[in-house]
Amino acid sequence: MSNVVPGVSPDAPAPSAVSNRPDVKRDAHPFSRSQLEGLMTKRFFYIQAFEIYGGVGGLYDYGPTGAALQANIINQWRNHFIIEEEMLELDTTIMTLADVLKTSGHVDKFADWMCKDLKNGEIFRADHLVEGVIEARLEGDKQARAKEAGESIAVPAEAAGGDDKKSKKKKVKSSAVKLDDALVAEYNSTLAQIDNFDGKQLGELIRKYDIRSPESGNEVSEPIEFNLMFESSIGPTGQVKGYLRPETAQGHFVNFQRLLEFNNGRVPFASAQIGKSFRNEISPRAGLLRVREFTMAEIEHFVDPEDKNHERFDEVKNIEVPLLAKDVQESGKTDITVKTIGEAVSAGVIDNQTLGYFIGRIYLFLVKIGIDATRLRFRQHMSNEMAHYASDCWDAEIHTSYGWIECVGCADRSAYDLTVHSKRTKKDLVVQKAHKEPKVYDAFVPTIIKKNIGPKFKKDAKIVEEAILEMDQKKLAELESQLKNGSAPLKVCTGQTFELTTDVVTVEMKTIRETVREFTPNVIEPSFGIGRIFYSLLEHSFWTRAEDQDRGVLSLPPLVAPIKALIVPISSNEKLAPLVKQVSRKLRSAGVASRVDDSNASIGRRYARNDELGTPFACTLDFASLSKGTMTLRERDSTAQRIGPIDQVIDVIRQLCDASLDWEGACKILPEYSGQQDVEA
Ligand SMILES: Nc1ncnc2c1ncn2[C@@H]1O[C@H](COP(=O)(O)OP(=O)(O)OP(=O)(O)O)[C@@H](O)[C@H]1O
Repeated sequence: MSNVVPGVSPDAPAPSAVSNRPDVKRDAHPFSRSQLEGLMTKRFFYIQAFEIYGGVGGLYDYGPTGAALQANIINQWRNHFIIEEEMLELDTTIMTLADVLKTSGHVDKFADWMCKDLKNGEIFRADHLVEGVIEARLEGDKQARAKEAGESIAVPAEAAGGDDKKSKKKKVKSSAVKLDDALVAEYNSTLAQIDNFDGKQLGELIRKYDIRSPESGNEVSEPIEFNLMFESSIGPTGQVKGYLRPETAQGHFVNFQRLLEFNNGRVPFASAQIGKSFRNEISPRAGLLRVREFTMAEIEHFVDPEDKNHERFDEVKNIEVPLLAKDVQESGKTDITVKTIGEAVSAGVIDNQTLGYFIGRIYLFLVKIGIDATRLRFRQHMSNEMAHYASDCWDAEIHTSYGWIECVGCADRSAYDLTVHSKRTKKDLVVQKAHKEPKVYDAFVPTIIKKNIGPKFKKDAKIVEEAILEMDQKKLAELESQLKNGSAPLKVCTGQTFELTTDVVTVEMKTIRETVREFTPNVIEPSFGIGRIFYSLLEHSFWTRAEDQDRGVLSLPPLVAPIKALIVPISSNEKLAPLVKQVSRKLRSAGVASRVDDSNASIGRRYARNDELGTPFACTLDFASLSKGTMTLRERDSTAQRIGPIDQVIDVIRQLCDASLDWEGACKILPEYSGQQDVEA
């Protein structure tokens, strides 16, 4: 199946986790970000770090509910990937040797483009500035056209981004100015390719469209590069330089040899790591979406470059995923095509089976933890956006009130990382694979005459030898014919040229009988930002009831909800206390995280407080519980109540929490609660 659907507009009303449940009465108002943020603070999900000192941009602390939710997401991640796929888990250091990050290219290239307000010195991330200003102009154009047509002008709701429309950029106010049609088309095409521009091109756009500092109206400087890594030194001498890692990936690569040995020398295999990473973002905004310290969960799947098929591909090939391919974006569009993963790989839209397999697994994971599948897409990197060594890269983007947000990157990094670390350390980071049948073929083979090469090239002998050994067949053929004519020039990595003669090297055509193939594995890397997934999940789960619009409900799936069940004694009568303890103990031994709320607040208030915390179930104990051994079970989203014997209700909750039963199924087991209860004795 393959059909085209338009990209979700940022103005579309945000559906919530309960939008297609007829038994749930939700408020008709659009999503309110400020209400969700208020709830996050009030219920201490997360808060800006060092709040009592005034806070620091891009740093956040998670409170008890947020920490539990994050831990549950990570737990699901661990089950879904590490356990399910038998991955090798690592826990490598955060403080990273500068040499490692120099080799990986981060010291030279891990940078964003920034520009400065030429008068007041305010700093902007260049691509976000261009994007923000253009979007504001397009919004102004929309308003002017609506006015001209006599239509009422829709005030952008928070669902459309509200006061800080996209995670990535500075707030820019729009004014109703009509633009030329051709300019509108040009602007839209620029936006579709915004991730594709380098510093020079961003500078050109700034000048071409007269983009200025949004608040002051001042001109801005040419974009310059700003490295995002936090620098440090290891030990007291200051001589060993280090950085806080900007990703966990390098920890996998520097341990590749040991991992391979652990896996009995065989590929494919995957290592996985969950841990903190640090990026000194130019302008952290939009809460958890762009921060300076965040948890990543990364997989490095090592695979034979000649065989990127995946043995479990059949399990995902029929999953339909919304794809935004690079050629669509490069033509200035954002249309999404829905294809099965099998179709996308066969058509070459997704480069190979392993990459397709992980796209499918990422999709299943995100939907399982509660991300709305209709607000999820996979966007392919455009040519300039992709690292030069990568052969294909797809981002899982989730739609939020800030627009589409990259939450997971899934890249085929080819053999780049292992090759550069191997070159730098002179360690063989390769796999040896036995051929089924020995391979016999003719090839040019160089022989280095050790006793002559040293005296001839002295301190440069090693570089010359390495350069000869790195030659491919084409270069060796050329060398052989040049040597026949007397001598051959050899250019080495330092830029120097040396004269080779047959007293230092000879080249002969030989018959090779190869029993083993040696290769550097390619790496497919799914890289998850847990904070971005966490925040998107909160937005997708948040809604308010038709009858109480001031209080929010978080419809977190039981699988990840911080607390699964609330135990509510109907009154503070001490006769209920032993039963409360007993139910609490039973839930604990069934593996269900629960809390008791025996406060004096009305039962309705106690339920509402827990709706805000995302607790999916409440167990209410009344006097019938004492006399008949029954307990009522309230479901958060519908507020429906069912009743049954205590042990049966606990068993139903256990099944609801491990997703082996849904609420519909629970209703078939437990009858409806009639509202009658024994009066207080
Ligand atoms: N500053 C950040 N704050 C929170 N999460 C982040 C941040 N930077 C990256 N991530 C997360 O880490 C994942 C992998 O990192 P990657 O290097 O691919 O991101 P990126 O392409 O640099 O992101 P962006 O373009 O948004 O800066 C991202 O998909 C995202 O979920």
